[in-house]
Amino acid sequence: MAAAHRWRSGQAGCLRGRLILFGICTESGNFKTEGTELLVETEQNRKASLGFESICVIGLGLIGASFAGAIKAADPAVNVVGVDTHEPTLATAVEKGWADRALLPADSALAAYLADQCQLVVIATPVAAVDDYFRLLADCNFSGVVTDTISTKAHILEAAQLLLPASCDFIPGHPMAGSELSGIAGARADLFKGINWILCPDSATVPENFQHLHELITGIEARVISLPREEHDEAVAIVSHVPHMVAACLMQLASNHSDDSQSLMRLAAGGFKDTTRIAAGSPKLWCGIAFDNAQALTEGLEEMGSIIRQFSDALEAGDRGRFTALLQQASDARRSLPAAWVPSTDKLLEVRIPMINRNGVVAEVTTIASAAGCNIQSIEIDHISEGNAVLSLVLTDEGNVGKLSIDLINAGYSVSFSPLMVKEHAHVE
Ligand SMILES: NC(=O)C1=CN([C@@H]2O[C@H](COP(=O)(O)OP(=O)(O)OC[C@H]3O[C@@H](n4cnc5c(N)ncnc54)[C@H](O)[C@@H]3O)[C@@H](O)[C@H]2O)C=CC1
Ligand SMILES: O=C(O)C(=O)Cc1ccc(O)cc1
Repeated sequence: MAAAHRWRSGQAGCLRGRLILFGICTESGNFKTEGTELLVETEQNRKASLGFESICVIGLGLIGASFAGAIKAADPAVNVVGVDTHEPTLATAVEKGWADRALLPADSALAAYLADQCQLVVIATPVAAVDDYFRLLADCNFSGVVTDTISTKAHILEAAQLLLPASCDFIPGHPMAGSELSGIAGARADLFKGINWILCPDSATVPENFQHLHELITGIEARVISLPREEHDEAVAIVSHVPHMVAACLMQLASNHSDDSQSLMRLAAGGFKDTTRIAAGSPKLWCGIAFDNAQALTEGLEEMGSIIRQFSDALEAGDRGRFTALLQQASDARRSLPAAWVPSTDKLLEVRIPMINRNGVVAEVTTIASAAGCNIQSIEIDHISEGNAVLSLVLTDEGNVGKLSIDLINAGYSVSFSPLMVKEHAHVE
């Protein structure tokens, strides 16, 4: 019954997710499952198919242009306005069909658009540009959702606190994907397919806004991981920022030993290339990232230095056992990295959680789910009566559902789990 209600209510992001999982969308826009034909409420779904109808992407470089392109590829009807300081970039974005309109930051049309039409602002510039846009959003009394793609959260969180008006809902974001390329020339509309996209909701996040942003990100086929915003920078220092600096060190080392004819570099095999690809990234961008995450990065680099010393100490001591153990630890850890998961279409689980008299349920629950390794395919909020709603999550067959259940109960939630059957989706009144 609940499922049937949701089809009618036109929660199209969820619908879209399920179209991919369960059925075939025919050319006429109808959805077929097991002989039953579901009439898709085209206009209603089109309006909200990616959670937002009108999106402003600020910074049309590698990440911003790829995001704009991904949105247009997923739903060309979503209105995308791009903003950049580089005029040829603006022209390219429009030429490629990744932005309907492209504006310079000082264009008065931008302020008008933000004030009247825009529902979501995505900041995809280097961190140094953030303050100006937060001031502009404040000047326009922007009252929509603001997110970002910036690799560090220290500065942007401080700036949001100081500069953003209370009418905005700021939900920090960070796609854990990219490349060593820079600018719109390196952008690809499929860059985010299958990748993890961090979102950092908190107790002030409006549940429906998070739901819409989740729809947008899953709509471009990325997977959302919720992470407390105060944990973000330390976590990414270990898996992204220290590795970048280590790749830069490897290239420094090789360059120090290479002559003009590059004869040493020609000996480099695949392993060297794999471990150093990211070192080709923009020094300016990475310097900004490093200085915005200086403390965690310094600690990570010091730890890295002591790990390197463990190898050289074992060598110096002639301790083969210790040396092998260090390599074994690394090899085991690398082999147990999670492989790309192909979710099973017949093993979905619905989790229903009452949201009565408690702020921050969406942030808390999605963070608990992400920490248990569970992947939330879709989110819905069923409003039962005023002030009384149920949060309903559809999980794919990943992660530790036992841990999820225990952690939710320990956090004081009353939770019900039920397997979601394909047949349920064919039931529409
Ligand atoms: N490069 C990567 O692999 C990843 C980068 N990020 C983050 O995403 C953000 C963007 O990075 P990229 O796209 O790689 O950089 P990029 O250098 O490719 O693009 C940045 C774009 O922002 C524009 N820009 C600079 N200042 C501006 C301003 N004041 N107003 C409007 N536009 C401005 C530039 O002209 C350029 O088009 C950064 O904060 C970065 O930390 C996040 C994930 C991956
Ligand atoms: O190119 C790669 O493999 C990356 O790891 C890209 C990347 C760069 C910066 C980020 O904040 C996140 C991801």
